[in-house]
Amino acid sequence: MTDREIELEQEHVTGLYARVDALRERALAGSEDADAAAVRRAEVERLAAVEHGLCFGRLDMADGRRVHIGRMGLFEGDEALLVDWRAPVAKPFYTATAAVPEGVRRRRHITTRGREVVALDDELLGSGGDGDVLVGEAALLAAVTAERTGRMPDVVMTLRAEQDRIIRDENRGVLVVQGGPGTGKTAVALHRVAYLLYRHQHLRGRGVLVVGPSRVFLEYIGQVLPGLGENSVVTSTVVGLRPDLVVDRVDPPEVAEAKGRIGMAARLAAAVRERVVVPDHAVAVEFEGQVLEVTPAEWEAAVGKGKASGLPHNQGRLVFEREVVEVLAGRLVEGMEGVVLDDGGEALDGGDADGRLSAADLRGLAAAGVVVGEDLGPRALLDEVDRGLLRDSLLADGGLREVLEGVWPVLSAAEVVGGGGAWSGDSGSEASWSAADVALVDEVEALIGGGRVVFGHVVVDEAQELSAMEWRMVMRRCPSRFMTVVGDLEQTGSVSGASSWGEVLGPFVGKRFEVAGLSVNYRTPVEVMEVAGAVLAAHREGVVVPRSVRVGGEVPWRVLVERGEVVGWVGRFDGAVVASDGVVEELCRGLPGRVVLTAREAKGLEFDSVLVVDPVGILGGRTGVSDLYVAMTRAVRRLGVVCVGEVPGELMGMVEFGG
Ligand SMILES: Nc1ncnc2c1ncn2[C@@H]1O[C@H](COP(=O)(O)OP(=O)(O)OP(=O)(O)O)[C@@H](O)[C@H]1O
Repeated sequence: MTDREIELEQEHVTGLYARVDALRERALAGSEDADAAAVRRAEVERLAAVEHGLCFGRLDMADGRRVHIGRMGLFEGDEALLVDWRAPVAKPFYTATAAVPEGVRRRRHITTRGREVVALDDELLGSGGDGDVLVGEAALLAAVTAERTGRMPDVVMTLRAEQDRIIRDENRGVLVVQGGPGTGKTAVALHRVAYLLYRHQHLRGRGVLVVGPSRVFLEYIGQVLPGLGENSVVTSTVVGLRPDLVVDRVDPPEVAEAKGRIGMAARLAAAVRERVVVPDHAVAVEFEGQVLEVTPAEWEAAVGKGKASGLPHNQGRLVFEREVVEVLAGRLVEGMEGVVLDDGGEALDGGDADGRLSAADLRGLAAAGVVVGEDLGPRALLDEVDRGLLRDSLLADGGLREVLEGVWPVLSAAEVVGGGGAWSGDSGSEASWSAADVALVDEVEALIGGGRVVFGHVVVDEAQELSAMEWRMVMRRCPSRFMTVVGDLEQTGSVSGASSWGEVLGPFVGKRFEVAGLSVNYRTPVEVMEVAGAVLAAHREGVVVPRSVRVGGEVPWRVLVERGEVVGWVGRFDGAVVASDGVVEELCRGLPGRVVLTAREAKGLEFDSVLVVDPVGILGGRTGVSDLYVAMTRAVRRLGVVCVGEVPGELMGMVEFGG
């Protein structure tokens, strides 16, 4: 690439940054109105976030047009100085090939450091070549071999065609992104969110939620969307969707699994239903010195009305209590009318054939100043207003409320899940929950009518980990079922996790979901993939691991040590440690300041160097094979395995340390 070309590109890029600076000045100079100030602050933040790599590409079209592509659109009047990567014109930047050039003559990757253009990388497509050398994949290789910073980078500069297709997929239902480790599933899902927010402006108002497996993971991916100019996406773990619940207990695996099963939904529904008990005898209610009776048939009818309303339990209770109050109010009115009759000894003028007064009669009497009953005082009217007042005072009556509570209690989710203990075998207290309890409490909350925030689009990452009950919890927050579900069934590490997408999604969307596959691994070098793949292959037939773009990493090694030597051995090497449950605490204590994780905690993360410790222990867990596969595929560059006491058969093929 000639220096002159870089100079010309620099001129354009300098002009773009000047434009961004002008926009920032304008945002800073707005009015002092509080709402407007918040909008301006967000705009300033957005402009700061797109600073790095603002412009990263250029398309020279066969028809002579030239389009610069970057993190946001920038205009001078009608002229687009920079086109947002999400705009339709930018699409060929990711998908054009020599075979199908999509009208592109030249695709240029522009590398900047700060505001300075440092490299250009051109590919000539179609027939319009001008003799420049083809460099092609350089930008991608630079990106995948770059030193990791501990935060996931965005990959908007080097998205691959198979990834771009998923990002721009127009499916408005559930889109499943399935792919092996390191294929960019997480990256793709996050870029898809940015794309959807750009394409479907209404989503900005409805909100987008990204659900991930752990707080560490959410922290790790936290910079991707802001870097793409999107600051308003909510990220959470499943448990974090209920910040009101304190999770401080750990269930044994078999208990967690039982709590996650779909059968829990029916059991919880039954538990709520069974809290409504129709009395099989007449119940006396005292009100203002009178004893009123509600018969079993009347209870039955009132409960029936409550249930037939189809409302959640606590709202249904309102229908039920209205019905009971209606019965009692009727009874009271009857009594009052009886008083009028008794006073006269016989039916007064204008009464009905059965001796009762019509409403019109009563109004007439009231107008004439007739007193209806002594303890109710002078009655002007016994019309709807009076009945209404009567109903209200019945509803507010402590005695009656107690009776109603006995038949159809107002429930709290905590009391239903924590109090019963039927599902967990323990007696749980309201203030202390396990992770698996959270989905149960949320389920009951839905049954009894608690409110929840819903979103216009929901991304579920590491989706193979969710239990059936957790899926219900997530689905409740996405009534539109507009979702991106990301996962790898080979990596299922939760005892309640998924074994088939149809099984997982069927109950919510039937067959109406699409699966898109990713096949190329951008993280793990070939050498690591080979030994990790052998672990899977030893247990599952026909396993295909993704093809790695990176070759020439260091050869992964294994070493056999005694139990007592583990901490010492691990201490000799750099890198993140992924260890079995059996040794993880000892390593944490023995190696302060080191990253030490279980396989479950390492989900979705990556590190330049990884040491897997105690593979036999990891394999011994309930999802051991997947766990070991996940642990080994976290490595970007180097992998070492420290075997404790024994080398598992699955790793026999690995090279011995120093050998
Ligand atoms: N097109 C790309 N260009 C450059 N880097 C990429 C590209 N796609 C993915 N990567 C990088 O590959 C690594 C793996 O991506 P990501 O974490 O999204 O994979 P994943 O499929 O979610 O992995 P896993 O299932 O193992 O957690 C990341 O460092 C990501 O930045």
